[in-house]
Order: sequence, then structure tokens, then C-alpha cells
Amino acid sequence: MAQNKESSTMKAGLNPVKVVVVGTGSVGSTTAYTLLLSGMVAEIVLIDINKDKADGEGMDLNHAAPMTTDCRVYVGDYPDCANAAIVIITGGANQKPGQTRMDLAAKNAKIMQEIIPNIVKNAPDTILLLATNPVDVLTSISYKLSGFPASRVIGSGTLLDSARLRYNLSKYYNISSESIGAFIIGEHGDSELPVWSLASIAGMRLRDYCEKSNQKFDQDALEKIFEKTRSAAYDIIKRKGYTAYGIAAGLVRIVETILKNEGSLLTVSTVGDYFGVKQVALSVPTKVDRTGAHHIVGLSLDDNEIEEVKKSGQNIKSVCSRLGFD
Ligand SMILES: NC(=O)C1=CN([C@@H]2O[C@H](COP(=O)(O)OP(=O)(O)OC[C@H]3O[C@@H](n4cnc5c(N)ncnc54)[C@H](O)[C@@H]3O)[C@@H](O)[C@H]2O)C=CC1
Ligand SMILES: CC(=O)C(=O)O
Repeated sequence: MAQNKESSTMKAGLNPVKVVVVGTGSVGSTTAYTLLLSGMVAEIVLIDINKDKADGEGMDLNHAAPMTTDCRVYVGDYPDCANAAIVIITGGANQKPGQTRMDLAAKNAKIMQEIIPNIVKNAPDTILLLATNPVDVLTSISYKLSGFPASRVIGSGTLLDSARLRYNLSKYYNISSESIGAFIIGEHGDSELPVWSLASIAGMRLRDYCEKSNQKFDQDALEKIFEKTRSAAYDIIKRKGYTAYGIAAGLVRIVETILKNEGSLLTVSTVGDYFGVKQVALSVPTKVDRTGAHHIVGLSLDDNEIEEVKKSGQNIKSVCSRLGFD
């Protein structure tokens, strides 16, 4: 690890980039740490209703700074969101063993009603990046609460699920995950689906890859891999009580895509019309750049996949409606 590494923004002589993390629990603190190590930002502001927790995390993070990057970390309040490039939202309840993400909807929607107007008032031009669950419901609600364009209200969506799928496939096929083009769409949750019809390895459909590499193509094995992917959060929470590293890496990957104006296609969640389901946030591959997230590709899914993703969208939309956000 580099000692006293200058943040890349400072080195390039650009405006110092400020990112705010709201919620300094397991996800928020791990995200702040990952961001600090990345060297991409000059300032990280921590906000939490539990001020002691935020203070403790801030102190601990600042002690890492002299050995890593020159990023300044401080505990603040909503006025400190002013001029933030991105505000990452991780505040709210997490799942207890056996709870679904949707079980958190009512409680965390109330928290968004408190948090979002405060951010908007102080940072009207920022990009909101949400991780709090159920992330698609809360992204839909935050879009309405903020009045921001859909491109500036981004949920982490199925970026993490897609990474988990690629990891599991890489173990199964014994190749690196970067060689695998596979992703999950729909809800970040129980109604998500893998897009097997477009999954590829080294540019070849999975069936062709298996044939060319003298392996049996086994759809049942793929379904088991998807099941393991979908249940990953439950399996981790049962063991350690929360998940944090995967989502922190995902959030920082989204931040990187925005700050570096990459235009990468990521399975993040934004409000749009999807397969006939109107004005709902769900994940499909979406172009992310300095201006936010934009839908640019129509996915050619097979008929089953279209039915599944519609159901997933309707599921998210019905929870939003139940909470009074039609
Ligand atoms: N989208 C994804 O892929 C993932 C989402 N999550 C979600 O992230 C959220 C946070 O999870 P953890 O960090 O494990 O929970 P945690 O309980 O460790 O931390 C939550 C933090 O939010 C703070 N908070 C609560 N109400 C607040 C408010 N009104 N304003 C500011 N801060 C507030 C709490 O004081 C606490 O420090 C949960 O909803 C969890 O389900 C977790 C992992 C992955
Ligand atoms: C908790 C959660 O949403 C996840 O790890 O996928």
C-alpha cells in the first residue's frame, strides 16, 4: 500500500471531489474505507443519526489516511452535502436473519422521507446513490421525493448480484470472472433473474463455450448457481449478521464510473419504463457517466425472461403503491 499517496483528483489539479456517505453502519463505514483507499476523492463526509458511531468511524478512518491517501474524512450534517459530487445513502434498517429486503420497505421509506429532502435542499445538483434496502423501492421513492431527473437517482441494484453470479460461474467453469459476461436484472431481491439467453464466456454463448471446451452444458447446474447467487445475502447474514464488502466494492465501482466519466454499462437501478411496466426502478445494463445513469440499450430477452422481469417490476411497483408512492 502506497504511503501518503496523493488522491488522483488532487494530483491532476482538478477540483477536490467530495462524496458524502449517509449511514455509517456496516455498509457505510466499509464504503467510506474502500473509497478512502481508492484515492479518487479528496473529502468524505459522514452523516448518521447516531453521532457517536459516525464520530468513531471518522476517527478510525482518519487514522488510515496518513498511511494510504490524503483524503480528509469528517463527520458532518446535511449542509455539508453542499457541492458533493455524489451522496451515497446507506442509512436505515438492515435485514435480520430470515427477513426479506421487502420487509424493510415501510421503515426505510420513512427514513428516506427524512433524508432525501435534506440532501436536495443542500445539494440540488448532486447524484444520489442508494444502497439501503429494498433498494429498488427506495430508489423509486427517492426519485419522487427528490424531483431529480431519473439519471441522478441511482440504486446499486443488481450490480452486486451480477458480481456474485460471475464469481459463482467462474468457480464452476474454473476461469477468471472477468472472462464471463453474465448479469442479473430486475429487483435486487427475491424476484431477480439471470439473463441466461445473453450469458457468454469469451464472447461465446455458454452452450457454445461448453461444446468448444469439451464440457457438458448443464442447465440444472446453472439454475443451482443462480439459486446460490440469489440466496447469497441470506446465507451471509445467517453467518455474520450483515453483508458489506461486496456492496462497498459495488458502490465504489459506481462512484469510479461517474467520476471518471467512463460510460460503463452497469446493472444499476434507475426509474424508467421497462417491458411495459411504467415508472419503476429496476436494474438492466445502464450507461453510467459523469451525468449519471442512462438507459441506452434495449435488451433482447427471450419470452420467459420478459415475463419474469415484468413480474419483478410489478412486484417493486406494488410495494411502492402500498407505501403511497404511485
Ligand atoms: N443494496 C445492497 O446490495 C445492499 C444493501 N444493504 C442495505 O444497506 C442498509 C444498511 O445496512 P448496514 O450498514 O448493515 O446497517 P447498520 O445497521 O449497520 O447501519 C445502518 C446505519 O444507518 C443509520 N441510520 C438509521 N436511520 C438513519 C437516519 N434517519 N439518518 C441517518 N442515518 C441513519 C444507523 O444509525 C446506522 O448507523 C440496509 O438497508 C441493508 O439492507 C446491505 C448490503 C447490501
Ligand atoms: C443485504 C443485501 O442486499 C445483499 O447483500 O445483497
